[in-house]
Amino acid sequence: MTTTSPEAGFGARLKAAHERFGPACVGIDPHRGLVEGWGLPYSYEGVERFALTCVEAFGGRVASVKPQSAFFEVFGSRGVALLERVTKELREAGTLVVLDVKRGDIGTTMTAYGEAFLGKDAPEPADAITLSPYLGYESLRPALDLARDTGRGVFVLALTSNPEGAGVQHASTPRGSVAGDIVAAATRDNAEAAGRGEWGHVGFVMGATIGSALDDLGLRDALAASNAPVLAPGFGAQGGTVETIKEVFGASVERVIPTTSRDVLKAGPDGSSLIEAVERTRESVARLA
Ligand SMILES: O=c1ccn([C@@H]2O[C@H](COP(=O)(O)O)[C@@H](O)[C@H]2O)c(=O)[nH]1
Repeated sequence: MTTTSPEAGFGARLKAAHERFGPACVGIDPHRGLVEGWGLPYSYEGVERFALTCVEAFGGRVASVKPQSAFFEVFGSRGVALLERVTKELREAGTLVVLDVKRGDIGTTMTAYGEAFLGKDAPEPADAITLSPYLGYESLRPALDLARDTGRGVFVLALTSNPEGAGVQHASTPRGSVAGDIVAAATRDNAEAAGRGEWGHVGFVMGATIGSALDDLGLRDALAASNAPVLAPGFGAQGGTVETIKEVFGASVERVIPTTSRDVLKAGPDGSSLIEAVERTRESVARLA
């Protein structure tokens, strides 16, 4: 089962998935506390059981799933192979995979990161990955262009959900703010898709917890004009709610993808409890779409 034709760009595929399933994204974050909380050993075998139970519960039930790469990388090559299996099985179930890898480096290295996760010959490509623009937005260019050319997407860290992020992201630049410069650059990259009436392939990570940052930085209109999907972590365990998401994003809320990990994952290990938690999350955010 696929949500749209593989030829469609990421923005079009994401929008179609939202129309079908609603905006909720669920994370797969097998960290020690959760894995042990499920009564599993914190070992490769425990994490494998945890992750595959999530695939079974989430696949085909939400528009997108966000595996957190770090929790798989802990287990070395076996963990990476497991992440590839998770990616493959979710995509086969018709669920978009947003791989949270937060890569960012100089151009030559970005080419390799792009090929690793978004390229047509990538071992197990994701539908989108998270990128860090803090070596400069343009340093991401190889991955940005590869995503566009392969019909995949990226989510660039703009206003992250953690309190420490503001010190860097709110900082002033000659044009306004660091976050504002990122929004402006991504808007240029999304212009072609906007012309086709599609969401762009360059999205932002903006936390559900950022409060009045968009107003403080004068970015509300810029975000509305960006045509960018917005991945919003911080929903659930970090305190973000449906109400705060509405308030934070205002007119841009229709492009917001609230993503939650612990709030759903704590319902395991029972598969049906996990599915109920996914359905509750889907219903709670349905009003945003
Ligand atoms: O600004 C950011 C960017 C990414 N994350 C990631 O999202 C999940 C959040 O997990 P919860 O359990 O729902 O808090 C996790 O993988 C983070 O690395 C983020 O929280 N904030």
